[in-house]
Amino acid sequence: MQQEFYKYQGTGNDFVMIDNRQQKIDKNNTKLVAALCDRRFGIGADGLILIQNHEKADFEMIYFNSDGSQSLCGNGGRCAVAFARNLGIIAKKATFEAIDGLHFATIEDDIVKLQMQDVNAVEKYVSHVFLDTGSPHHVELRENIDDFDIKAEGSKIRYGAPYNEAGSNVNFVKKIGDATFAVRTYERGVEDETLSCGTGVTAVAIAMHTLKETTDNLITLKALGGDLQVSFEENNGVYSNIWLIGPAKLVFKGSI
Ligand SMILES: N[C@@H](CCC[C@H](N)C(=O)O)C(=O)O
Repeated sequence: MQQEFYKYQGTGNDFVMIDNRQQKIDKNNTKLVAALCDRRFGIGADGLILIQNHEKADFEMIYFNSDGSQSLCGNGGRCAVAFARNLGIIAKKATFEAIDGLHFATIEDDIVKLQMQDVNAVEKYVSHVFLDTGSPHHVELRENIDDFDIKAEGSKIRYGAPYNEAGSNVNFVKKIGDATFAVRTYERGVEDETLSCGTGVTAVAIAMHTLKETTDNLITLKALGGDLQVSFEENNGVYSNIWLIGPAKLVFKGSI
């Protein structure tokens, strides 16, 4: 069987995208997902996204990490909106269902603004902050993130207590301005550093606000693959109206 696919990237976080409205791909076939994402034997990507029909929303996004596990992907969500526009499913606005519920988004040129779920709990520890922005994120301020073995340090934290087998994504952060932070992320399910992580930079923006490293509500996050912005409102420690903003682009189209 020939399968058409599209490759998208959002600040260097790259995804195989498949229009699965005819349900030709079995969403439980995680071996196929891992094979397609393999960078040597497959197409190569950090994750794979199926776009499916949905009863009430414009579409459903099913996201898989490159190992076949599932979670919410912020950059993947932004790329799914760009892909849905390319398929003619949406024009400038979208609602879609993901693993953590309904999302609203807008798209203008290549810039996608994706609304994230509210964050009600931010756990502060001596060395780090932990929060869930649709995916779990450990956030740690470090001075030396430019010259640093992210894979080695990140995997120690990801597999260590208290996260253990279920794991967490791990973000190392350096403050570079009042509302600007550099971020490098080790991603669970890819089990390596990626060039950018959307739920990760969202977690970093909220964590930095909680730690009073910034008083701004519009934060610029500098990932290896480019800049993203996160805006939010905060009331008594509850974060709402959270938006992840940045580019989402088609790289190429093919069939396998
Ligand atoms: N790259 C993603 C995050 C994908 C999910 C994550 N690896 C997990 O399993 O928790 C993003 O842009 O948010």
